Amino acid sequence: MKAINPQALHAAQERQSQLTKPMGSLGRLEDIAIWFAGRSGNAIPKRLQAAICVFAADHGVAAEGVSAFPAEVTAQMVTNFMHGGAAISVLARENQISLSIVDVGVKSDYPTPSNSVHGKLFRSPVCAGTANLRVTAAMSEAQMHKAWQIGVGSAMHGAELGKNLLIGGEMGIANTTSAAALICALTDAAPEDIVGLGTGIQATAHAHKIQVVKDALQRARAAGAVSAHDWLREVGGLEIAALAGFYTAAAEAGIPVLLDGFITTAAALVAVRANPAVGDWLLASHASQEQGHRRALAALDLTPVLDLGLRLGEASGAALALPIIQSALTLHREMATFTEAGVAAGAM
Ligand SMILES: O=C(O)c1ccc[n+]([C@@H]2O[C@H](COP(=O)([O-])O)[C@@H](O)[C@H]2O)c1
Ligand SMILES: Cc1cc2nc[nH]c2cc1C
Repeated sequence: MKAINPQALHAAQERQSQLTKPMGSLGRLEDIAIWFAGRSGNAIPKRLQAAICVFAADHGVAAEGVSAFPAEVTAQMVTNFMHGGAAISVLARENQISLSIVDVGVKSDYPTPSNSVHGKLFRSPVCAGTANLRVTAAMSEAQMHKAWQIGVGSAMHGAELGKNLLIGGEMGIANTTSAAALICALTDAAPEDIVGLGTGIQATAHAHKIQVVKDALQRARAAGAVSAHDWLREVGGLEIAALAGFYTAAAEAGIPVLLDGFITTAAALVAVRANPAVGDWLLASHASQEQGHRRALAALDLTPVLDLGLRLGEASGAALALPIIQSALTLHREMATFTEAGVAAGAM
């Protein structure tokens, strides 16, 4: 794992104290610039060239009625991504971020799109969605490994293209059930505090979703789940395994990662529990409306940049935070120092 560069970090801190503003007046933006300096090994980090990979997959637990939408929507949204009509399609265009959609296990059939200008589709399903995690392991060890490696490959592809920020997103009906189960298992939180409304379920379905998560945790514990990998196999998802591999490979390549919402944070938790050094490479874009997201972020010691009441996924929150993060770096790079501008520095 690449280490943080303390010299670059300190030099960036020093530069922040010399720029023409009262120290601390740019708040979190100052911390973000210093954070990137430490990771890039450069006191004045370059402009960010970001890539988004949205991993899509289905979940057997959808059969339990834990989502407000039918499982077919996962495949339908993949088509929507390729036609440029999804929120992330719009935000990727707006902010000029490259967009890849990776099918790691979409169950329903969908047409292979003609050459899309909105994104690239990588069709590599491991299987037709996971099994119902309430009654059996979501994945086999081999399926989990395959999905993880697809994520690794996506991050390595980003590295080859010279990307210096990697953003993972997801699409998968019922994946907030899987993510909630993982967060409970890896933080010892109670399902009542973590299970949320996902796409917008009603109170009765919410009570049932809590019970589904409780049953899954009990089943997996009885099956001997201990490690982060065990939990991922038992109650995770194919897109969550791909995201965990994506984050781990990004960290290993020394490329910072910008998290999205609830599900991507659950995947990051798996990656960090499996290899704590991954945590140094993660930034949180936003606090999702999904109950339990703030707790999951706190377990990773992350503070979100935005708090807009989002609960969409698809990497939309990360795409929205990117211009602010980019501005933090541009300010750090382009502002004049007190000496350069002939402005009197205040007492420190
Ligand atoms: O990222 C989030 O914070 C988030 C919160 C709630 C829902 N989602 C999205 O909604 C889908 C999962 O919701 P559900 O109700 O089907 O479990 C999945 O496609 C996610 O991208 C995403
Ligand atoms: C329409 C729709 C779009 C989504 N994008 C991410 N998750 C989603 C879930 C639904 C239901």
